[in-house]
Amino acid sequence: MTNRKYIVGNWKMNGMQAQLSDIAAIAEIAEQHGEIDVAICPPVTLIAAAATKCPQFAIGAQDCHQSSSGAHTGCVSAEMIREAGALLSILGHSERRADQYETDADVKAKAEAVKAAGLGAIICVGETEEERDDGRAVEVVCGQLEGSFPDEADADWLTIAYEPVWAIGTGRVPETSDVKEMHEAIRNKIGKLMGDGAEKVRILYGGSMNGGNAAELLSVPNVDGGLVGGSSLTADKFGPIIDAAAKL
Ligand SMILES: O=C[C@H](O)COP(=O)(O)O
Repeated sequence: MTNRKYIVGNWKMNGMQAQLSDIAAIAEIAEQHGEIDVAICPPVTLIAAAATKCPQFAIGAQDCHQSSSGAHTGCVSAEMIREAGALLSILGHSERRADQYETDADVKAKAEAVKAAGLGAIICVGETEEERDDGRAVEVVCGQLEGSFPDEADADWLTIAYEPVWAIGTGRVPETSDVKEMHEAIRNKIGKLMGDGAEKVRILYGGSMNGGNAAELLSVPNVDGGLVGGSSLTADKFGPIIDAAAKL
């Protein structure tokens, strides 16, 4: 079975009001490709404006808190991002796991909060270069997946993103055979964690995906889409990735 491709742009800490026109241009390209799903996750400051400007297009958040309200200075809840217009949230990105000391348990709690709010979740997992060099990549990624995996998972709202930390923003991409091995391992692990329906959970690849390598990466078995950083910031760069996915 082949899942519908899903291409998600993670703008990280990039984007001011002036860049709303880029989101509108990306939304226009996405609209021409109804056979795939496309979303952009801008900084939280742009969610409401982007959702208002592009009401037919999926806007997401890059994180949210596991509690619905309370004394958590600087945080936003799943309900808050939903009210702002988000339809999904990225969770457990390696930059947050590293910078904010997010644990697997935190990511799992956030995923369950996101589900309760009626949003989609993209849970990120990935090994460091040292872990890969030690031959522990699959073990580490499957361990993260197990620890972060929500109870009552369902493909309707849950997506997994495999992002080797050493490939993020570096221009380095794993060998196709390594991507294949890891996505197959993730698929099998999801099967053990949730049983029926595991084959429908989409598994995205992330890390230096661009218009030149997208077709090859997206053709790997069990790669159901991409989580794209730098190359999602403009329609010029993101458009070719959307086009490549739509052709598969
Ligand atoms: O969430 C996106 C990833 O971290 C990939 O970023 P990148 O495409 O800039 O390597």
